[in-house]
Amino acid sequence: MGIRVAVAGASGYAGGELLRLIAGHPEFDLVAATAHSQAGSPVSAVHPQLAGLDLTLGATDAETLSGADLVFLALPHGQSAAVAARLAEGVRVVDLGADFRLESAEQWTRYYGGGHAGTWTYGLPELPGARAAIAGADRVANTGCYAATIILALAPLIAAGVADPEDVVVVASSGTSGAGRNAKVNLLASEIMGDLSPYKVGAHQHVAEIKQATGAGSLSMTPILAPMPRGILATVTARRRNGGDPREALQAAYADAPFVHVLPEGSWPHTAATAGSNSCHLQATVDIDSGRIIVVSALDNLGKGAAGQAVQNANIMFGLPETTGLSVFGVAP
Ligand SMILES: NC(=O)C1=CN([C@@H]2O[C@H](COP(=O)(O)OP(=O)(O)OC[C@H]3O[C@@H](n4cnc5c(N)ncnc54)[C@H](OP(=O)(O)O)[C@@H]3O)[C@@H](O)[C@H]2O)C=CC1
Ligand SMILES: CC(=O)N[C@@H](CCC(=O)OP(=O)(O)O)C(=O)O
Repeated sequence: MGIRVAVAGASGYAGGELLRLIAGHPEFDLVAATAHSQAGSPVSAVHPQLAGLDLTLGATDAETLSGADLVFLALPHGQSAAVAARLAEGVRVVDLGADFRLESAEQWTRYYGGGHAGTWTYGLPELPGARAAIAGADRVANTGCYAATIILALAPLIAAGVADPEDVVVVASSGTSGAGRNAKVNLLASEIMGDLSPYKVGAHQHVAEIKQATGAGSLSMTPILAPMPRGILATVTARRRNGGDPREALQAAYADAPFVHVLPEGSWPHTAATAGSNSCHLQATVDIDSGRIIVVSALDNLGKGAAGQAVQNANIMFGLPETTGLSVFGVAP
């Protein structure tokens, strides 16, 4: 028996991708998968892509999750704290939700409302010092999907003094799975196909997380819903500082990062190239007119933006090579 793993919220999009990755992981054995309204359904009835995975969704309670060494929580915001509190000490937990990402209770209330549950180790291994912190943690808060895309593009530029942290502008498009399977927004195919629509303009909840992780002081973000199932493409621009080279700063930061690729000069990221992988693709230049830095970043919101990142964090928590069970390469076309 390897590491015994349970997934809470397994009927959702992030949960389904976790099940797929766990099924192919050489050290993880899936012992339980839970749901809420769909508890009692076979996994393959809820996730047709997982036909052959012979397991029934249980209720999300301490009893169902009790046999696991590692629990992934893929629950709606506000649900993780109560479930985590009922897990035995020593059980490793990776929360894919937002509940434990922010250090500031004030920022939590501003963007999510209600009481702040607390702060866990932030699970973005590519940040300086993060691998050691994750390796020593029992509880890790996975990043938001836009947050991972944007932090990977921006953090090295601010750290290297190449980008002005007080002047950052982001426009980012996401596929519809980012909104979850029980999305409150209207995702009727007849309405989203052939359409690009901005939403949460000037008030996206990931801004607090991005500022916390990068040191950005002022950041404007405009999210756009794109008619595709998976993928995020973020264009991050910032005022350039000290004549620094943004591409060199990214290359230096990610020289040893197996999942972050600074593309060859002249190649720009495509979301489709990252689908099904745990990779993030980056490219950078300096605008020939404004002189601003431009970084384009792409990843799979369910991969490096959620389930893949969660498995990468869990690998580090258990002392495994961080790439175990994860694909560097996408499945395009
Ligand atoms: N989708 C994405 O790209 C990303 C998602 N995340 C985060 O991951 C988490 C899951 O997201 P996602 O998979 O998209 O969401 P989904 O809406 O697709 O799935 C939500 C899951 O939570 C269960 N659930 C719903 N209500 C409750 C409740 N009251 N108590 C316990 N379980 C409940 C659902 O069960 P049932 O279906 O049986 O009702 C389902 O299994 C969220 O916190 C989200 O923010 C993070 C990064 C990216
Ligand atoms: C397309 C779409 O609606 N995307 C969601 C992404 C949320 C997410 O996945 O991140 P959290 O875990 O922080 O909720 C949004 O923009 O709110």
